[in-house]
Amino acid sequence: MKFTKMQGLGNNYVFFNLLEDPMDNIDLVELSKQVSDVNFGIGSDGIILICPSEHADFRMRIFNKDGSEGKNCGNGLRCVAKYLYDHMYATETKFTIETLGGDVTVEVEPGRFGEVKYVTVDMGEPKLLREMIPMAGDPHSMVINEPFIINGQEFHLTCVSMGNPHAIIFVDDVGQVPLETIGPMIEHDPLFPERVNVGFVTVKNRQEIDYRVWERGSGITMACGTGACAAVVAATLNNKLDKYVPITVHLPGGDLTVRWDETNHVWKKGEAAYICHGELDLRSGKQAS
Ligand SMILES: N[C@@H](CCC[C@H](N)C(=O)O)C(=O)O
Repeated sequence: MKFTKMQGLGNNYVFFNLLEDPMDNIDLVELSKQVSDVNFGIGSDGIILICPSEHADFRMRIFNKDGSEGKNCGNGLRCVAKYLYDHMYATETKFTIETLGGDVTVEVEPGRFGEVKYVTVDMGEPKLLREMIPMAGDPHSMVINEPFIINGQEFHLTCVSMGNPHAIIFVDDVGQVPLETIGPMIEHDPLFPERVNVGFVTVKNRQEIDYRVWERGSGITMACGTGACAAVVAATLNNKLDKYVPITVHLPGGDLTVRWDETNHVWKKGEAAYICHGELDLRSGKQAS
């Protein structure tokens, strides 16, 4: 099977092009687990499928490292947009991509030699009600700076769905957070029936934040695009950021610019890049699980 490995701010996925080969009869859950495994596979945060769509220009599906299917992937979308334009499947610089979390519009910026470096994505409207995240409790209420105790420790959660569910917590220094222990505890808390991505945010000033994430299904990653958008929405709701202006989000893998605009849409701009192209021997992943 031919593949392309790409990354957006170090959030790396193995991409399969299903526009010409539908890859029927493949167990995608097992494929994602095998491919993501660094010893028996390629090593990645998951896999992404580039597919035809019945109503949008293209469709994207994302599977996390543990084989679970995500509803959206902000960093993956920029990579998919770059791939589609560079490989001439997309002929315009602006086009639509269907995801399980809804349709999004992407706009690519081709550089001097025609290859795309930057991509802007209209990620749509954030969803704030518990029933939309989803979260236990009154389905029509929002969760903004709500106390939450886990393992004897108190946190304050602000919850936002950008297609994917995100719990955002403000701290003095994201660098000091023991993500590998606290992340999975919150991800699997019964408050979140579909689990949750867990993000920690330090506000640097009214237009700049630091953000680290524990991703549902993949663990610690260098960046999360939907998470960066959720972090900006959460910080704005808590009156920690200026409204409607571009916010710089510093992630371990690099920076993203995010803007929550007057029409309630969240925009995200950042880079996308190739790592390698190759052919996968499915038999090599047999021992991984
Ligand atoms: N890394 C992604 C999000 C991938 C899916 C997520 N782990 C989920 O299952 O909700 C991004 O850049 O948004």
